[in-house]
Amino acid sequence: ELANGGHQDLPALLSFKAYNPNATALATWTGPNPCSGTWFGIRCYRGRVVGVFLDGASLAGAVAPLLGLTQIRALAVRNNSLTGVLPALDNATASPWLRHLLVSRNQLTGSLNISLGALLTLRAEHNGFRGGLESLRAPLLRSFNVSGNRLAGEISGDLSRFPTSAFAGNLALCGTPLPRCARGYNALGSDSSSNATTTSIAAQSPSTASANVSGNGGFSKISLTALMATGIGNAVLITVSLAISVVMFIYMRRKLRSAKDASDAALYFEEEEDKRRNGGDEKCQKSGGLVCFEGGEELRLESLLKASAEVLGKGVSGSTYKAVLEDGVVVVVKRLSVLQFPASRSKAFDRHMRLVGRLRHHHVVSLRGYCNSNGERLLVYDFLPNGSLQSFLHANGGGARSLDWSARKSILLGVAQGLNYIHTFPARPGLVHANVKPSNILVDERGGACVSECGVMRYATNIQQAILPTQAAARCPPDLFLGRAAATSSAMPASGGGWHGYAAPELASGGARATQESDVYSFGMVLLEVVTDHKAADGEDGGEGEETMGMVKIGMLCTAEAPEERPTMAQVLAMMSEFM
Ligand SMILES: Nc1ncnc2c1ncn2[C@@H]1O[C@H](COP(=O)(O)OP(=O)(O)OP(=O)(O)O)[C@@H](O)[C@H]1O
Repeated sequence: ELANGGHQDLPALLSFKAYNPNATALATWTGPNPCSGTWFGIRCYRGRVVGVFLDGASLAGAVAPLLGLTQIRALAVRNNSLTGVLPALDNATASPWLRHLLVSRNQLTGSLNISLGALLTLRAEHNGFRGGLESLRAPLLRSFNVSGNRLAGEISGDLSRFPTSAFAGNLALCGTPLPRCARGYNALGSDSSSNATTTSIAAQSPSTASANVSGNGGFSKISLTALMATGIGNAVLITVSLAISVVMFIYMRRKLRSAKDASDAALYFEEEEDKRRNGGDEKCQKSGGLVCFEGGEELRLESLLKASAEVLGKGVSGSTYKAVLEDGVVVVVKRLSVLQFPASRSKAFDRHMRLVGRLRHHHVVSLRGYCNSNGERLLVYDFLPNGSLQSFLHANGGGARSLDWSARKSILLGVAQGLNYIHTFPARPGLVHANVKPSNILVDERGGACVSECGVMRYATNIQQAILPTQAAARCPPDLFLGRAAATSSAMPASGGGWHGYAAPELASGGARATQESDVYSFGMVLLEVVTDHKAADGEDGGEGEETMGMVKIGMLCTAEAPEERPTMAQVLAMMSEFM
């Protein structure tokens, strides 16, 4: 697929990279071939770039170059700082195969001038898009959201089938499913037959009718009139009630259908990606029982089993090895414990892992593949050579590696971004990490944090085993915890150390499953530990005092006893950004 000595998609990708010369996420975008398998976030099919997945990668600049990729089918650049306009997209100017366009939570402006017959997903919420929706034509749209922009004007035609939430928070949008536009409302108000009906009900209501006729004194007439009036009134009332019920029924059905459409479309997007990554990729099918995900296409079960391995540790969920494959690639293989992950929940586990395998974020360790056969469950992750937060905080022999305040802040911010990405990933029900603790927070070569082992413990049979060892620690209120920070640090086991101390109190009573709220609690405990450990180890200078206090406050909120009182990770990020 090389034309004139260069890959056809290279210029577009390099123009995008030019906006972000120092972006960590694009550091792998080097060399002549974007389809070599080493370019982060790039998905190819038959030698051409068909997908770009760069959610939450701290990227700036314009999105236009990526939309110039002539074969692109899916572009996901949510949660970045992209600016400029979205170019006009139609079958002549953009890839006619573009089916999924996800640009939410950037700073894009201009109008939504899109006319694409194949588009199934358009997620453009929380940007600065202006103008109306009249130049948006995508008849096959199944997942759609433009909320939180500066759009105005009437929602019409096909778009009206999407729920209110798809349009909320705009400057001045109106029309179904939002309230009617002013012009339409007035017209209906003046001539409307429903208004006429209302008037006629009032005129013909039994009480009015009977009051009118009672002065005539004729009993039979009164009762006949009253009866007639009652009859007419009832008939009108019944008709109106029926009409209201029908309208309500149609409205509710449409609402439910739109909601279902939207979530189905999100799942469709995921399934399609999955197919492309697994079924669609011939190499992956030859992986010998290993289900592989983006970036793991070259993995083979056979070569994993032959690899030279080194034990990294053994936790409640299983044993972890560093494996060096024949071609020199280093991966981490987690062999799940049979006791914690019995074969009986195999299908649910499969479904879950396929979802987790789609997570691609700068602050989340990528799952490259997994195997689930004959009771053996292996998970293959990227290897991060810089160790875990656990090793920084509680290294063997007490020789904790030093982390200055800015490194600690950056780690906490990274973990918060990673968790927020996991919690907001389009899945039904929402994803939960379920085992947030320092040994599952790895540090990359640039000192950034990467959250590992997302969702694995959600499928463990006995999370109590992970929690119980020092349950008292989990129940410590944050202030007590603060006071004990230094002692706790040295008392913590050097490797792993289970989830005790980080698990939310509601999980201790048994029966409860980890939730996004319990993830927030665990994050809060990690945060308090990182902050107080710094104070205990290095003290602080004046400039840090305010930030430290800000962080401690966030930690307190996250570790609220009642799950419903804890903030969401998005709120945590917003609070952090106030002083960082
Ligand atoms: N992708 C990775 N790259 C580098 N080191 C890793 C990676 N994944 C895990 N580790 C390290 O390997 C060690 C063992 O990990 P493991 O997950 O088995 O232990 P744990 O987190 O204590 O236990 P568990 O998750 O089962 O409760 C930990 O120190 C962890 O930080």
